[in-house]
Amino acid sequence: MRYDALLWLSFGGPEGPEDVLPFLENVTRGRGVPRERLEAVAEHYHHFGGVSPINALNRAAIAAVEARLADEGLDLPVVFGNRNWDPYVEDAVAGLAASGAREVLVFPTSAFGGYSACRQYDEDIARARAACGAGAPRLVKLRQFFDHPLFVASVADAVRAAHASLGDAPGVRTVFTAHSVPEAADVASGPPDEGGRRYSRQIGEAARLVAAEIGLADYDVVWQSRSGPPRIPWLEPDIVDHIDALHDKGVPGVVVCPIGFVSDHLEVVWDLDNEAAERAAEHGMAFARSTGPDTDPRFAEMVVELIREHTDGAPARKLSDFPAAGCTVDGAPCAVACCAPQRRP
Ligand SMILES: CC1=C(CCC(=O)O)c2cc3nc(cc4[nH]c(cc5[nH]c(cc1n2)c(C)c5CCC(=O)O)c(CCC(=O)O)c4C)C(CCC(=O)O)=C3C
Ligand SMILES: [Fe+2]
Repeated sequence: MRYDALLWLSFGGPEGPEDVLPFLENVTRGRGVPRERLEAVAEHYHHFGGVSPINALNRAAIAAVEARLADEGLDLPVVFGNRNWDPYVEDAVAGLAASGAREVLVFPTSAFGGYSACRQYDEDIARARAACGAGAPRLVKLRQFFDHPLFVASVADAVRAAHASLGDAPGVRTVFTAHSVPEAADVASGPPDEGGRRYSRQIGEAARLVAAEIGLADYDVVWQSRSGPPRIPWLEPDIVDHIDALHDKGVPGVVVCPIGFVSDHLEVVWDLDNEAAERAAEHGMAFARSTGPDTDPRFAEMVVELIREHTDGAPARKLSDFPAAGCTVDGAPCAVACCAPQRRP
């Protein structure tokens, strides 16, 4: 099949202090996030001058993919579009239509299934096509890549490097983290006949694959950045509470790997490098955080491999038994009621 472009579909982030509140309003519209939480999160952004690292990281990752595409002689322009901030996905799709693109591949910057990690990007695709109207290109989303060998290898090397930065000290625990989601959203993730919890099970599987690659006997999987009201259960334990628990057990230090994200965006640099690191320091524990895979050349290599599954019928390289999901056309869900959105309070 011949494709006209790649749409790089991401979350988006503010680029200055005046962007912070409108950005947060975009993210949380209709989602029942308490006002106090929004104000607290706004402060996190203001610590960094109101600029999230996420857009610059995406631009750098796009440049790496463009270079790789050129090296391999693949003529596929890359266009950047976000859910929550400029450049918006609606504008990106309108621009593609205006330039005559008919068939477009979409790379979502999330490796996992689940509503927030997969299906919400489908909704973005459908919304952008609807806004574009009759001339909208066909949008084919690339599959989930949490078990791709290049993703696993690059995360594993980043975890090794973090341990090395602590002198490979004995007893330092490896702790994988991902964005917490409401319990109900996790239960509803995956197709109904799979038994639920596809999101947390895929996070667990990715952590297992990375640990196996490094030869780690012990590790934990925990959660971060929860935002709902306290009465609604979310995936636990939280990374900061977990550091307390490890300290109580006499663990001398932690390497934290944010396996649920591809880049070192604000929830990584604030919630981990600040809050989690501070808690570890209070306990006198060593702390290091592994860097995200998107700055590793193997990430661009992986994206091009995912593209080649479509352009050349290349085999899908994957290390887990999960079906290769996430690849759908024009924002369709992977299956009927897959990762169904939950009603919000
Ligand atoms: C699973 C998941 C991913 C991973 C998949 C993926 O990467 O897409 C992710 C990524 C991200 N989440 C991000 C930021 C935010 N997420 C929020 C809120 C929420 N996230 C949720 C889940 C996830 N989020 C959920 C269930 C909520 C509750 C409200 C809702 O159901 O929608 C809020 C609201 C305020 C608050 O934190 O309460 C913010 C600001 C940023 C950008 C950071 C930057 O600016 O650098 C990124 C990459
Ligand atoms: Fe989020």
